[in-house]
Amino acid sequence: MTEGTAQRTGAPTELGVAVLGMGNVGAEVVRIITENAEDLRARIGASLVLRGVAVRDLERGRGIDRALLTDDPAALVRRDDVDIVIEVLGGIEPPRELIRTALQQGKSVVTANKALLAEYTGELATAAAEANVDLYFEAAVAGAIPVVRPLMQSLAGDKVQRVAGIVNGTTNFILSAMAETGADYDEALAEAGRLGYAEADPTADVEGYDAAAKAAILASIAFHSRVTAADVYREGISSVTAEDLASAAKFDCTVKLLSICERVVGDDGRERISARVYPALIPLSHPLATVSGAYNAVVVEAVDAGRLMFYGQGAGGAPTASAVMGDVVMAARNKVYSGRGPLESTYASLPVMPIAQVPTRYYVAMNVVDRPGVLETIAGEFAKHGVSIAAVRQEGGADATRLIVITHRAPDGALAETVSALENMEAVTAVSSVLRMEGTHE
Ligand SMILES: NC(=O)C1=CN([C@@H]2O[C@H](COP(=O)(O)OP(=O)(O)OC[C@H]3O[C@@H](n4cnc5c(N)ncnc54)[C@H](O)[C@@H]3O)[C@@H](O)[C@H]2O)C=CC1
Ligand SMILES: N[C@@H](CC=O)C(=O)O
Ligand code: NA
Repeated sequence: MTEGTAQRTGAPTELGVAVLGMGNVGAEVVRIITENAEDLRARIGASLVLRGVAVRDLERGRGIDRALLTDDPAALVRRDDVDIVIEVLGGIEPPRELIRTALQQGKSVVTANKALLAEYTGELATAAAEANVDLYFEAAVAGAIPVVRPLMQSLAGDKVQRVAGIVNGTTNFILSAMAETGADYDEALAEAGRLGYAEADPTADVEGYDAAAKAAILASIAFHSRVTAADVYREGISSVTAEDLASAAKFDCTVKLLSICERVVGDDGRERISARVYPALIPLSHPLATVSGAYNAVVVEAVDAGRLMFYGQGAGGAPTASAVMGDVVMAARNKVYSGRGPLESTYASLPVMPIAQVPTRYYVAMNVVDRPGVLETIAGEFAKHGVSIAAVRQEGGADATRLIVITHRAPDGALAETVSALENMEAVTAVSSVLRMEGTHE
């Protein structure tokens, strides 16, 4: 069957599209709608017609018909001839209000806004369900990489156990540059901004908020529960140093900002969700270790499917616009053929496990006084907290010694208490770095 030939009687021959925001992503969305118009029409069975583009500055030249530009996104969303709204503004308000209005008025919405979804998917999905329209957000997690749709649709008959990986392009770009070329942290961050990877406020990237928002979205979908950003334990990369990367290399490891969502069984035998984001050492032999630059990768483990890996460009205007446009085609086809995409699924309602109970491994770097017996005293502190040591490396200095300890797996709370105790020991002059270690089974 040729796409578009089975159109129902009375189906629209054109669909009005409003684009909210013409930044890194919005500009590429507009370009694709314009350049690929013929192919999109054939795939959808109706033409996509750009009704307007909401921008802040009407005077700035943007290479499109100026009559399409408006600085009133609310009026654009309400237009009767708009069927699909693409929100690529970023931030919570006004996108939340604009999307809710669009949905209530029977328009389908495609958004790349993870910060918004990690907080308000519930209310927006309800508005979409009530109006029988679509809310699609593939671009919100890992840019171009199809991961939302595989989890929501392809794996809908399986039981997902774990979704873990690198879902922030900016931090991966910075860490890769620091590890591979010894680049300076601030320079690498500025370059990520220039390349269109970083958020408008890059604190969201470097402090892990963006990755945590994505983890909340992934955990909600994978485990059929509602997980918000506040449920995700979060640490960013701003305290990762060149020294950490160098000593990780000595353990045949590198450092990556990981987002980990998994089912864990509590002491009471009940299943819970652990959702967490932190920089961690992973072995150089681990598949995620070779993911560099703004590339992302997500590893999904499901009971029957086994292990699946998704890899590709996680940030940048064109890659993200590709994911947006995939959703636009889905939403448009649904308008033409009277279909609709999957509804939000939260029936399992699994609770979230606090980080203190989650088993993790630590890498602790500290400066210790150079004196006989210090190593034993420090090892004793780990033992006191029930934490066993997997490896120790001692690096000498004139009057101080740098000691690096890698532990076996223990409840995160016990590891954190051990670090607090170390900080108060007379033999330890400073705990200079605490990272977790993942990708091993010890
Ligand atoms: N850049 C990337 O690699 C990715 C971005 N995203 C998400 O896509 C969205 C857009 O990101 P970017 O295009 O990178 O951001 P951007 O900052 O480059 O673009 C946003 C544009 O919206 C405009 N804008 C903001 N508020 C407005 C308002 N009230 N009225 C009119 N215009 C307004 C800004 O002036 C700006 O031009 C964000 O939610 C972001 O998190 C998602 C995946 C990847
Ligand atoms: N700032 C984000 C953009 C994509 O989601 C990132 O760096 O990954
Ligand atoms: Na994606």
